[in-house]
Amino acid sequence: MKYISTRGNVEARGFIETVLMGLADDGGLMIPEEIPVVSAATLKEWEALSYQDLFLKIFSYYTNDEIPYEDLKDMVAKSYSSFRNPEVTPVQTITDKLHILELFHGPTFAFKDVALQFMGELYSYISKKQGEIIHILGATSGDTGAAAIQGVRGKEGIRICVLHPHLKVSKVQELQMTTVNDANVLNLAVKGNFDDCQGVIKELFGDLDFKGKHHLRAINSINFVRILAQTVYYFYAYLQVAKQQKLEKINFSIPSGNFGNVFSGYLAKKMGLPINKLIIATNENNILERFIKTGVYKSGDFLSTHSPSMDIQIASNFERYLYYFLGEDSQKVSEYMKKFQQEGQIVIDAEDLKRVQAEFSAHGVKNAECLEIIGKYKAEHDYLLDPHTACGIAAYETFGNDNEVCVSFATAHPAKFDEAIRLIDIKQQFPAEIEQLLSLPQYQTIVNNSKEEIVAQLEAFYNRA
Ligand SMILES: Cc1ncc(COP(=O)(O)O)c(C=O)c1O
Ligand SMILES: N[C@@H](CCOP(=O)(O)O)C(=O)O
Repeated sequence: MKYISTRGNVEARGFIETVLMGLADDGGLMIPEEIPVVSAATLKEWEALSYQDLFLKIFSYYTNDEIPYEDLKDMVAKSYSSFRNPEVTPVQTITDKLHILELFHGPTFAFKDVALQFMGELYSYISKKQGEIIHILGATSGDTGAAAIQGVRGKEGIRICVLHPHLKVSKVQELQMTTVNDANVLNLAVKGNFDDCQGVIKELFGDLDFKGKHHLRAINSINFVRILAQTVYYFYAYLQVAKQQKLEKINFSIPSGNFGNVFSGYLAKKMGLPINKLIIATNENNILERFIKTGVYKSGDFLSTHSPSMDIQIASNFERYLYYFLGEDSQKVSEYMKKFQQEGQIVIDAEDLKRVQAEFSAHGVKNAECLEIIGKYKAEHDYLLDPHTACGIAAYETFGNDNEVCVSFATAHPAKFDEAIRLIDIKQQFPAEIEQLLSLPQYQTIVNNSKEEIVAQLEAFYNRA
């Protein structure tokens, strides 16, 4: 398996080189040259597998034996040994039509742990085996940063700098990142929003001299391995539900921001998983909803909502979808992305929009609806949703019908977002791991939304002896 860029100007690479490259050197995103297809018979055989074994089966299509099987197995075992549930991502059945896939049983209580625990192991492996210098640079709206820091803290040969929007993440998210005082961790709190943070890191990854000089590596979903690791739980969820009930096709409802999680589902579908609709749930930052409904991809004004991790206006992985939507024509992708940069929008015609709508539905959830759904599920099912998960459920309720089975993703634990939960007078007990953060000192450097200031901080950090 080789990997290529959505923009077509990078020579095809192997798996490890693709991981190290992160953002493609031509500014695009790396994708597999060909997507392997899993037969229905193989899928049936996979029903009996544990999460870890399923992960190994799926990754074996993609790693080209660049990592010996026993080494990969060891990494996978270590990655998921830190999860509080032996199933890693257990399915909770709410009704025979609605299942919730709980993705928050990892160390930082959000779905990002599923991929980032593995990525931490993988980077550590590559650093030791190949003597690679791993200087991670990431942007976060709260969860990726916390999970990435947990994934690599204290690991030899790795340094990590994470940019988060100052005071625009939840208190628990901030504490999870900034109470870490390890020498290999730098937290920059940027006076701006997530799009600003992501914009700066994309610019720095795009500066090939800077990227090469500092050995910059990515942990965001711009890195294909993040996407692939997230694909595993689509298969896992389907297989768990298929064991319980007769299933032909399944829908997934996905709280969305950067489009990484949805794209993982799109990849799973292309690999042969019988997915009917991918339901995109956004909050009031609804660029994706507007695209699915109108065919216009154009960012709007940034809004702070009850689901801050989804406060994203420019959905990074949209470019990966665009590549397939445009018939795998990288020249066209480059033209569309150039247009987006210059004119601020991409517009598709009515015929093309029908193709999009055949695969996706979308619902933008307003703050009031989000809280209403949290209250409703607590009262009716005694299940406490976090505000991101609530967006997914609200979208399911909008599109669900009696003939279709849906798995809705629980992307975070409610304790991470108590600010919203408190608004509807629900008192929750924090898990001990979160409770103990409340009394710890914090370490972060507040910077202006200025590339120069951020670069100065990075130079000092990566050059430190
Ligand atoms: C809790 C939570 N839910 C949903 C999302 C959206 O996922 P994606 O960015 O992959 O669309 C995020 C952030 O990415 C998140 O942290
Ligand atoms: N919501 C994310 C934003 C970054 O997304 P990623 O999937 O590209 O890492 C976060 O929590 O940081």
